[in-house]
Amino acid sequence: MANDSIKIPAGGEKIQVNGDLSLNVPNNPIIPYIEGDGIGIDITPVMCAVVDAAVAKAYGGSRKIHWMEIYAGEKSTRTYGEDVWLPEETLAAVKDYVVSIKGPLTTPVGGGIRSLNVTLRQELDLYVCLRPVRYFTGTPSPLKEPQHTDMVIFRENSEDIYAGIEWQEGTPAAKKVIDFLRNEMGVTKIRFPETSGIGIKPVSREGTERLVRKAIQYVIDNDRASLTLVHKGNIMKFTEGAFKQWGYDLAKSEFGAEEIGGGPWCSFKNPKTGKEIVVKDVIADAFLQQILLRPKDYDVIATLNLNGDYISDALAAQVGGIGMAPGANLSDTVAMFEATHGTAPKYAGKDQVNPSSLILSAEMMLRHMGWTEAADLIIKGVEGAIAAKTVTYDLDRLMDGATKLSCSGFGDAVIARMD
Ligand SMILES: NC(=O)C1=CN([C@@H]2O[C@H](COP(=O)(O)OP(=O)(O)OC[C@H]3O[C@@H](n4cnc5c(N)ncnc54)[C@H](OP(=O)(O)O)[C@@H]3O)[C@@H](O)[C@H]2O)C=CC1
Ligand SMILES: O=C(O)CCC(=O)C(=O)O
Ligand SMILES: [Mg+2]
Repeated sequence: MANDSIKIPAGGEKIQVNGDLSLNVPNNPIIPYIEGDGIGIDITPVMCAVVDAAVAKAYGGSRKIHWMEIYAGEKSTRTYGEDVWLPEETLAAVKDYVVSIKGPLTTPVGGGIRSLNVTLRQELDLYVCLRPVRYFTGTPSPLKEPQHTDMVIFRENSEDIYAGIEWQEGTPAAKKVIDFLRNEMGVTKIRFPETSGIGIKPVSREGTERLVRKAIQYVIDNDRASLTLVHKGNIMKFTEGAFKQWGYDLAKSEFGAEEIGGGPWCSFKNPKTGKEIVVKDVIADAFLQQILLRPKDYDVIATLNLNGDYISDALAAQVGGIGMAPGANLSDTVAMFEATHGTAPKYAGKDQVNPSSLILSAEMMLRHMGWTEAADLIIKGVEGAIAAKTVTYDLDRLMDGATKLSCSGFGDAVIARMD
């Protein structure tokens, strides 16, 4: 099939990136979207309807998004041909149109294709995975005081064991790597060399610095109190341990941070407010218990790719679950918004799941575009629907006296509560 399945909507214009990396957003931007596999078919149309309603209400017709469908995953194979999971023109559109949003995409476990989500992030060098975690009043939570969970995760999105550099057990390639490690590198610790698969964990100074730089800038711009570097550097010294050290070094060299006491924690004054910003670190396993027991101590988090994956679902659970967890993948120019959760295949097509994570990802997108009035209306709508106890199954099953809505019904409730 021809490589031209994308239909450019008439009447829309591209968002452009200015020389200083700010955005030039027309009143009629074209926004590419990937519907997504599994529950993508349920949540994506609801997200578009909520965004359209918020934009119409905020700007009375003077601004309007022109949605442009682009393809990846199973829908791409149906559109472009059997083996085409991520067409070139999809990658080109995400890059050219600067701001986009996607539903979840399926990745088989074990064999099969590599993650399309990870491929998109790597191909476009979307090196920040930004996942804010906040509490909406009335949401059921396993915590006594869920309102104290208010963190923003900066997850490194391009390297780590997540880069997918690995060799399957029993293959000549795995044998070659194991032989190299044993014979040329003097490695004696591979317990079962004949039957091991091998994975490689690259973590670079550059990759760490650009992530931590963005995280600290976020702390400054958003008047937050601290940045915590989360790592397992006691065990993986030259990858996760280096991440911690490079993070502290950057805070000192670029933001003027100075050690508190004998270090390693350090602090500096926010140049915009004069308030003190603390840069600290915590080992990842301890962090996972601290966020449950002392969530108030943590604010903005910078961490490696795999830790960030685990932490974002764990933190989401504290504020209602991954049905409520939004996110963005960012480079210095391109932004692709997506929910934290996956395709939840058992619910696909049932109009049942919570669309909030994708709706709140769109809210982040509108704020990124500078359309704050529309973004505020989405927050108002979600807050209103939850406060009225009109929720989807995931929240309903943990709440007393709630009204259970379908996925699309919840979208309607959010729109109704924008008034
Ligand atoms: N960025 C992406 O596109 C991502 C893709 N994936 C992919 O998704 C597929 C499925 O992964 P899986 O591990 O099952 O994880 P999922 O996140 O898809 O689902 C796990 C569980 O989370 C709950 N859940 C997820 N989304 C929602 C929602 N919108 N509303 C309410 N509850 C929700 C459901 O819980 P319950 O059963 O309790 O109702 C669901 O069974 C895999 O192929 C995986 O690789 C995974 C993560 C991210
Ligand atoms: O790509 C995938 O299938 C999973 C990705 C994921 O879990 C995430 O990015 O949070
Ligand atoms: Mg995940």
